[in-house]
Order: sequence, then C-alpha cells, then structure tokens
Amino acid sequence: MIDEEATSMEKLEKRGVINTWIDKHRSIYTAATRHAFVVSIRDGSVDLSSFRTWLGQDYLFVRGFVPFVANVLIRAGKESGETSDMEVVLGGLASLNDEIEWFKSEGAKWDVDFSTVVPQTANLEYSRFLEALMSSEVKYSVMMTAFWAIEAVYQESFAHCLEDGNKTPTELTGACHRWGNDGFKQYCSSVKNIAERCLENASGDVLAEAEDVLVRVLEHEVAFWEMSRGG
Ligand SMILES: Cc1ncc(CN)c(N)n1
Repeated sequence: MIDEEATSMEKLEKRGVINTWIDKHRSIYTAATRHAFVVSIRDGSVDLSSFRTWLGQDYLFVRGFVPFVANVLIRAGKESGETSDMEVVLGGLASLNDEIEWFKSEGAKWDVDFSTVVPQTANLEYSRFLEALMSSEVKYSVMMTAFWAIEAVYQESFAHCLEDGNKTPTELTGACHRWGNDGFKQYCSSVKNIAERCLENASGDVLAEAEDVLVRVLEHEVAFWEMSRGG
C-alpha cells in the first residue's frame, strides 16, 4: 500500500504541479485555449471586425505586458539563483520588441489606428491584475506561474490554428505563426520548467496562491477573447 502511494506520488512529481492544476481546471483551460474566436480563425469563419478589435486591444495589452515581463526579469536576476532564468526571460522581452513592430505593421495592414483605440473593460481589468502581480509581495514562483500561463494560452491557441485540417485565412497566418511557431513553444516550455522548479520548493500557501493566479489568468484570457468577439 505504502509502495503504491509512493509510486503514485512519484508519478505526480514527475508530471509536475502545473499539469496537475491544468487537469483540475480543465474546463477553464480549454475555454482559454480553444475559445470560439480562435476556433473561428482556424475554421476560416472569423469575423474580420472582431479580428481588428482583437488587434487593437492586444496592441494595448502588449504595451502593458512589457513592464510586467521587465519586472519578471528583475526578479529573475535577483532571486532565481539560476543564471539561465534571466536569459529565458530576456529572450521573451526581446521578442516583445519584435511583437510591437509586428503589431504596428498589422495595424497599418488592417487600417487600425492604435492612437484612437480605447482599452475595453476586459483589457483594463487584465492590466490591473498584472499591476498587482508586480508587487514585491508576490512570490517569484507565483509570478513565474502567471507569466507561463499568459504566454502558453497564446501559444496553444494560435498553434491550433496551424494544425492539420485548418482553414485559417492566409492573411491571418502571420498572427498564428507569431505565437504558434516551434520556437515560441520551446520558450513556453522553458518558462514552465522555471515555474515548476520554483514551485517544487514552495510552501502550501504559495502553492495555493500560484494555483489561484493560474486560474485567474485563464479567466482573464477568456474575457479577452470574449471582448474581441464583441462580448
Ligand atoms: C491577452 C494576451 N495574452 C497573452 C499574450 C501573449 N503575450 C498576448 N499578446 N495577449
């Protein structure tokens, strides 16, 4: 009996706590990574005015996400004890620079004037949530869990639009490749490994906080997709 328990504990540890949480919160995870907006890109039925809304709102989101990632970078430098953490986060920050340029060229392509875009409620609430996560009171492991979830939702969503059988309109494949490419997948996996390593040594309270933050990221992502569809 004890041996059996030990074996199942081992399996649990090898799988990692994040995968356990994803299983536990599968319905919100699926809602975030297979949202109707994303599915409509994949099946080609996407309403282009929704895409334009998403583009404008996400441009604003990314501008707010940069200071969040910069904060993760500072914490990685101060607290991680592993030099590679900083390099992984720095890579993410560098790609956000390209991302902002990409948004600008897409804005011109889709005739979305970012200077007139007003952040909608879901966007403002998500930004406020990120602001709160930047507090020094928030543990590095909790911040890293949030950071992984934010990136992973986009990676999984847009990779789905490129999987076999997709009817993604050609003019939208640039967006899908931006987050659905293998390099971004690898980067998300590196961030996940950092979060997992930090969570291995976390107390019960911190684990509970990280799980809660993961679910809240997923809720914000769902609300963000909904907003894009005009919800
Ligand atoms: C809402 C949202 N979530 C995540 C990402 C990926 N950085 C994004 N661009 N926008």
